[in-house]
Amino acid sequence: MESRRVTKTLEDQWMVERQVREIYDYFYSIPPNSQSVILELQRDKHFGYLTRGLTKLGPSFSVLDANRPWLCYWTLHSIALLGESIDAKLENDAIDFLTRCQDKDGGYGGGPGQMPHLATTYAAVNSLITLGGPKALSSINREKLYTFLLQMKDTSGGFRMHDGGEVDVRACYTAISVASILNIVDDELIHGVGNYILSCQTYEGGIAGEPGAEAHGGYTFCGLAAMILINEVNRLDLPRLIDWVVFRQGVEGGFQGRTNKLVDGCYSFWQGAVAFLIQRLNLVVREQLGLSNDLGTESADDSSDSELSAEEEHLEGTSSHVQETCPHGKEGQENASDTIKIADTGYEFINRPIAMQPLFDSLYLQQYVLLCSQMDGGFRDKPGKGRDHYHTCYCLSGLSIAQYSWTDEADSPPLPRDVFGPYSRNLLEQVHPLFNVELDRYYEARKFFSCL
Ligand SMILES: CC(C)=CCC/C(C)=C/CC/C(C)=C/COP(=O)(O)OP(=O)(O)O
Ligand SMILES: [Zn+2]
Repeated sequence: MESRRVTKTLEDQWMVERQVREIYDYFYSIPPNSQSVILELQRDKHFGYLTRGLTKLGPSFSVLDANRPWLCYWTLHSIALLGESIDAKLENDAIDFLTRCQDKDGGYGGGPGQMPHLATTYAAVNSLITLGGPKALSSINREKLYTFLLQMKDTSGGFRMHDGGEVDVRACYTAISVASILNIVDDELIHGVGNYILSCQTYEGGIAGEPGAEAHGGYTFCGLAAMILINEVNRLDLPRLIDWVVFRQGVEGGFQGRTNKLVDGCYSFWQGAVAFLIQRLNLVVREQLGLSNDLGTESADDSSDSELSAEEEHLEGTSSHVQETCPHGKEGQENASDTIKIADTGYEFINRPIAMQPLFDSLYLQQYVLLCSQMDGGFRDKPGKGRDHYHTCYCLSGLSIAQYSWTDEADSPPLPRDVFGPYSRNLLEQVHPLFNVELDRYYEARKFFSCL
């Protein structure tokens, strides 16, 4: 049985390598100005494909399936990354539709009247944050959502995807992600989550969906991001995780999701974001490797002795941050307790200095996404496959991660040399790597929810 899987994987691998090589051979054989044209992000075509996808939800958003908040998220997030926006009518339809997916007892289902589910709750919350503005943000019933999250908590410390559903790392991430971004995270929600995720880190170093299963990029992103959000990332074996993730970038430039499997454009985000997050964990990694965290003469010389870096403060649990002005004039709650401090880990994290170079070849990943995944409107897994909104969302998210992987500070644009293809045409908006929402939309939501 197992040998059949390996044989099939090898045949498939050779086929993908051949198809990708043909694309690259052609690309390298043409003059530079024609190369530049081929590398262009087809913004208008992507925007058209995405808005058609969103409109397909119908005038009253009535298509029947259990994935509609996901379709909203994939399309709206992709549109935000392109720096585009949708018209007011479509925006209102989307807010109304998502409101109808919200369960009266909290959480969001796959469609109106469907049982609430953590995955669609994450998709709906991220969609509403991406839409932004008071109408979208205030439509989320945070009190009821908190109750729903508590109901999904399992005795193992993990979360269930839905009432009676499976407990896995996805559920832990989606629950913690929405609780954190909505500023409703507390000790009761967090309790035992770290133990559960830790039990899913495998001998390879990546993280599996559940204990005893195989390490996979999707779950590794979920596990790592959740551990950072609950401030327990130092419990993971990070050197082993690095060993695992650095070998997931294939000869084609794209990432594979797991050992001996094929590259796929969507892992540009799942694995690319894992590498991006680890770049900001330099001090924890050094500590685990038994290396000194005395960062050397250059940093000691230009900062005062008593001053801790943002990452050191985080490690020491002394982190505080500048409170942004609250638009409603109320005090933020950040300084109230340690728990509230955890609620802002997502903000503190992106403002950390990065002292580690990217753990993957960021230009080569962009090459894979642009030449092998990009289609005439939308993105695909690999050559030979069709486009879809899921791959469009995660190819664009991964492209953004790769473009910004050399920038030292959140909010600063990448250098032209770090963006593959024509700079002004290809440069995307930045994502918040822990939530995968566009960074400015994240800031807006943070300000809005810190005042409630
Ligand atoms: C936030 C959220 C809900 C995250 C989900 C994360 C995610 C993408 C998990 C992957 C699930 C999985 C085991 C796919 C394997 O599919 P496969 O066997 O078809 O693909 P492969 O050959 O590439 O492993
Ligand atoms: Zn995929």
